Amino acid sequence: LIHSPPHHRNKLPPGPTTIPLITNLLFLRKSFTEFESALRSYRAKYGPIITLRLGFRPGILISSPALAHQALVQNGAVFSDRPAPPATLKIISRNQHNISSAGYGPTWRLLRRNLTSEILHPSRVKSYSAARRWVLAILFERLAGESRSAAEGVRVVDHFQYAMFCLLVLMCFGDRLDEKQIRAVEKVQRELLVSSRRFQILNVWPMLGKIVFRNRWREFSQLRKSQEDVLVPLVRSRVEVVKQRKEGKVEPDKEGVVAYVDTLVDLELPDEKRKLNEGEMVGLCSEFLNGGTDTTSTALQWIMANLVKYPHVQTKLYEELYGTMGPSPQLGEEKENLVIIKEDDLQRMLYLKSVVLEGLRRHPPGHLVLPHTVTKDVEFEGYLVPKGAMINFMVADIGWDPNVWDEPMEFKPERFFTNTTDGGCGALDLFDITGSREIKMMPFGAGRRICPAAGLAMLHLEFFVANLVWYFEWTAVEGDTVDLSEKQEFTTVMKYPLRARISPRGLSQNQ
Ligand code: HEM
Repeated sequence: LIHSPPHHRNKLPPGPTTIPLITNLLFLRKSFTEFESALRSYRAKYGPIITLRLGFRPGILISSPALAHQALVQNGAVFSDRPAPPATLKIISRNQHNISSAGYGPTWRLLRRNLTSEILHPSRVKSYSAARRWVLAILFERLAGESRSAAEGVRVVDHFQYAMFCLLVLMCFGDRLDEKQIRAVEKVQRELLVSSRRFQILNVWPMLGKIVFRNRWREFSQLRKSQEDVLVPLVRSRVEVVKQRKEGKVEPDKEGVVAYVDTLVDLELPDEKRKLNEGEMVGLCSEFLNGGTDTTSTALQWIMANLVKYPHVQTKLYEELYGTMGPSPQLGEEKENLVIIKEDDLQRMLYLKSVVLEGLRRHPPGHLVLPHTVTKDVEFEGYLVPKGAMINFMVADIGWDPNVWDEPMEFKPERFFTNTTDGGCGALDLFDITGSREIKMMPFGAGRRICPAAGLAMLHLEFFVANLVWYFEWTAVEGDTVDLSEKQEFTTVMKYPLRARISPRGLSQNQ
């Protein structure tokens, strides 16, 4: 690794004095926004790599794009491990048998490779296009319905969340599910997500907490049981489909898509030489659903909020959509026949891409990545980074670095174009969202633990933004300026959720 001046050797990076456990409890009482502003003040005082002692393991925080690249990409093999999970995560992940919490080793590699090659491969992603159309039609129906009755504009966030959830449920359990079944899955998954902050206290001192917080532990166990009650039957029905497929008993027209569960049935864990059990499959499905729902719907809400706040950006985007696709169609009734902007069309829309990238840079759904650790004690930037330390990266601040970006807090999609002289849509700078050559922003992380679904998430964002703007004009409610303040939930969301007027464009053109 990077060599250091000798006087720093074996010293942790600098940072504030803290009292383990006490500081931990104090931080638990603070909001994430307060916590984040404390981190910024430490960075101003101690530099781009700091130590924060919370609990018994040192926490190391990196906040410069160059150091993030050095750690995650140049030294990726060392920095890609995960720390031992806290008590509740150990249970949720079924003892680290999911992708995000598995240590850097054969089980992680198998599960991650299965997801990327079996579900996220472009040809497979294409096979979910009917599901995307169906979900878009549901979203349109809900938005149009509410916009007729809501005088104060449509509160979009719940509709976005539901749409993303539907899409991932269909990819996970197959496209033969109806809305009632999807609702049931959503209810139990959301309960788990929403209460995750309440359960954090169970991780501070697990042994003692088992007694002191026994009611909360009971609540946690009940929630996990309800999750299995809802998901296990869905898993079982897919196991049956796989069996029948192998026996050649599924008729071609009943075949449907290959679902995530199907790909898990025959996997064999390399270390344990056994197949996944039902609980582990439920854990993997839960990771798939929760990993992709709030992240994508949060990003979509931020992007649409900026399009409402800055109508000139929306107009320019609409011009691109109009130029590529023609006039907006009238909103029809039938879900199956809805005319939509499809995946292939999106490839030609460069301004759209820059709007989505700018949304992710300015408002990354996660302001930190999942905790990393190193596979062994290493020396980094002259400091000791010990095995087991909790390492994280200040994602939002990295994307707002004034040394990398001009006016970083402004929403300017044009910044991604090389020929900005005419302010037009020239060649999109070959922007590398994976940061493999250089990190300029990292909404999906970087290196070996980068979000495996970054490509799918970009497709979903481009698909929904394009169709939402092609079909509807989005405007602010009179007297409302669209407040872009942040609030921490599972992701960093809008403190004042977007309310917008949504008027079908096709209607006015055809009248
Ligand atoms: C805009 C949408 C999304 C954003 C911003 C996002 C962001 C992230 C980030 C920051 C990480 C952590 C990287 C690290 O630890 O260094 C991550 C990991 C992960 N994401 Fe996403 N994600 C998105 C969508 C999705 C979707 C749609 C799925 C699944 C279908 C997904 C599945 C995962 C998984 C399984 C991991 C763990 C990877 C590993 O540990 O190897 N994400 N994502």
